[in-house]
Amino acid sequence: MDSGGADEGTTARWMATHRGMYERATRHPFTVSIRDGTVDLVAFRRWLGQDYMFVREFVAFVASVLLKCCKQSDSTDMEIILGGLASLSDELSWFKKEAAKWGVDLVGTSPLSSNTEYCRFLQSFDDPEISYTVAITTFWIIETVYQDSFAFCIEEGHRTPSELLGTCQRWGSADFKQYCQSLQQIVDRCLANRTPDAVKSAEEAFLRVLELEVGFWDMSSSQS
Ligand SMILES: Cc1ncc(CO)c(N)n1
Repeated sequence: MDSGGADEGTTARWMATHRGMYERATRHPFTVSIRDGTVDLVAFRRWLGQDYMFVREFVAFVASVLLKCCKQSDSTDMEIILGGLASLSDELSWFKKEAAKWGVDLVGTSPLSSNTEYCRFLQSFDDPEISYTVAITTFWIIETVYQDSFAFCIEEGHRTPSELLGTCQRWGSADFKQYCQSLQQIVDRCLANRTPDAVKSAEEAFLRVLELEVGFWDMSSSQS
C-alpha cells in the first residue's frame, strides 16, 4: 500500500454502501442451495449451459478491457488482464468437459433472456468512448461475484455435493481470490485519480453488474 492515507479504497466503500445488493448477488438462493446440498440439478445444468455461452461473450469483453488498458499503457495492469484472458481458454475447455459429464448439449442451447441482456451489456464495451476505469471496474466485479458466491460453497460447514466441488473450486479457490484482489487494486488505483463524475459512472457499472448477476442466478434457478 503506497497511499498512506486512511482511505480504504473506493471499491470497499461501494461494497459497504451497497451491501444489500452485493449480498443478493453473492448469497443468491441458487448458490446457497449448492452449499446446502439442496440444489436442483436441472437448474444446475441450465446454469452450466447458459454460463458457457456467457463466457464466450466474456472473452470478447475481456479483450475489449485489454485493448483499453493497452491504450493507457500500464504494463502491470496489462499482464494481469492478459492472464485473466488466457485462463478463459482453459475455462471454455472445462465447460465442455463438464457439459459432457452432466449431459448438457452446448450446441443445442440457446441463451435465455437474462443471459442475452447481460451479453448485450458486455458488448456495449466495444465502444471506445467507454473508459478503461469503467471497463476494469466492470471486469473486477463480474469476477468477484463468482469468487464470493462459490467460495461460500466450499467454506466451513458446507454440504456441497461432491460432484459440484470442482465447479465451486474453479471460482472459489485461493488463487482466484488473489486474482480478484489484484483486479480490485487496479480499480482502486484507477478511481483514485478520477473526477467525481467518472467515479459515479464506475459505481453505476458496479451496480448494473450486481443486478445482472442476480438476474443470471434467477434465470438459472427458474428459467425466467
Ligand atoms: C454470469 C457470470 N458472471 C461471472 C462469471 C465469472 O467469470 C461467469 N462465468 N458468469
